[in-house]
Amino acid sequence: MLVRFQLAAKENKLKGVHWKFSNTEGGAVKLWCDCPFWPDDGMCRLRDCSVCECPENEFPETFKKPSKVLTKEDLMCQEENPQATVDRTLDKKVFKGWVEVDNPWTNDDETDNSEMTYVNLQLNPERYTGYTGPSARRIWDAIYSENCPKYASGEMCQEKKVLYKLISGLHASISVHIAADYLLDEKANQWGQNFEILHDRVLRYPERVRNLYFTFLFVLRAVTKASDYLEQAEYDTGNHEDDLKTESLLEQMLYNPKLRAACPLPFDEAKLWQGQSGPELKLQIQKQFRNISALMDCVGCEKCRLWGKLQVLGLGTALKTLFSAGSDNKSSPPLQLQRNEVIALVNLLNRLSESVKFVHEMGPAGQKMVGHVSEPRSQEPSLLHRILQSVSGS
Ligand SMILES: Cc1cc2nc3c(=O)[nH]c(=O)nc-3n(C[C@H](O)[C@H](O)[C@H](O)COP(=O)(O)OP(=O)(O)OC[C@H]3O[C@@H](n4cnc5c(N)ncnc54)[C@H](O)[C@@H]3O)c2cc1C
Repeated sequence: MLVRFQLAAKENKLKGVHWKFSNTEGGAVKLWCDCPFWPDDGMCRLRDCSVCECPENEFPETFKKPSKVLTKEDLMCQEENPQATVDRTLDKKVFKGWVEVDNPWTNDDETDNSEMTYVNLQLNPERYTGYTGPSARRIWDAIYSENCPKYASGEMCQEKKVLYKLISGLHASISVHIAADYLLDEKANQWGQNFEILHDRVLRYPERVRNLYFTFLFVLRAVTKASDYLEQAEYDTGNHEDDLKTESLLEQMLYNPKLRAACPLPFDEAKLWQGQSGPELKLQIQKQFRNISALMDCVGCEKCRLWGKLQVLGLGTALKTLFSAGSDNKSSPPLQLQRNEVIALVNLLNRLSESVKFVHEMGPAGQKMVGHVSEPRSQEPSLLHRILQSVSGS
């Protein structure tokens, strides 16, 4: 599948980038917009930091001319006054074509299709790029200090904790991918695993490991909640074989009996926003997440921005799926996703599951290699253990 993002900074004359995944992906991402908070401080140290675009002839025709995209106006009626809308559905058809509706949780205007280009994600793996120092630190500092401060130990409000845990979990996942695919010897261009980084940035903080698991389960819940939609969505790139494979893989993932049995409800979203201040709190957290999404335009390394924007859009899609659409509350609109959002969601789940797998498999070995005693097993959520075991069949 393909996703499209705006990636390019003005200097690079690259205004938009579509990302191309093997097939469950197809949409758009703005990857290189101007940072709204401070002047661009591009800090790519390595060549690996830059993104290679797909040539024009690799864009699927169906993506160039979406045939039946629903516009904002088409959905306005349902969103503004759902009671007045005649339900014309005759069956359980929940996918009604790709939509072009802005996601309230993210900063980009997803309906702006201008100057986009495609990127093949498989040619641009998420890994060590050399992006480090004050530039990278400034982004994380701005995210944590201004938009999702760590909750106080006595904080009872689950909603406030959720945002911090999601971001910390994503941050841990990014660190895991850096450690899993690290440039060990620049001269020899030798890549491999760096257990010291895995330990120093993630494993020695059990809370970060827990947050990684939390974020994985949260996104897994969004994907399972959107099962009907994802199953019915059109995965059409013009490559019939790829499209069929995508449909089959998605189905296997969505209806995996072992996964369903091990984890029937990975996260219970119904427990949130219940108090009197629920709606107000939701708007506040939505605003904070939009700010985080805007901060992705300030990431000074192209490849990190590509993956940062993709994964933040994936999280925004999970938040929208769980909290803004198709919920039991009849006033919320039915779930409608953009192609990009589906791509981002599925790829985020892939990134998180790879991180969890790496931590699960390499954690104890890595701890030993850097001379530390392993964290006791009890630190890891047993639920996750069961999921991993059931999925891997062990
Ligand atoms: C959006 C984004 C994407 C990036 N993608 C890549 C990439 O693909 N490849 C690459 O090589 N680099 C990437 N980077 C840079 C990378 O994340 C680090 O910033 C960089 O490697 C420097 O690491 P550090 O050890 O200084 O700590 P950082 O990871 O920069 O962390 C900064 C501070 O945040 C706190 N912190 C760290 N982890 C967590 C956590 N899980 N939960 C809560 N708090 C935490 C700690 O106080 C830490 O000192 C990315 C940065 C950003 C902002």
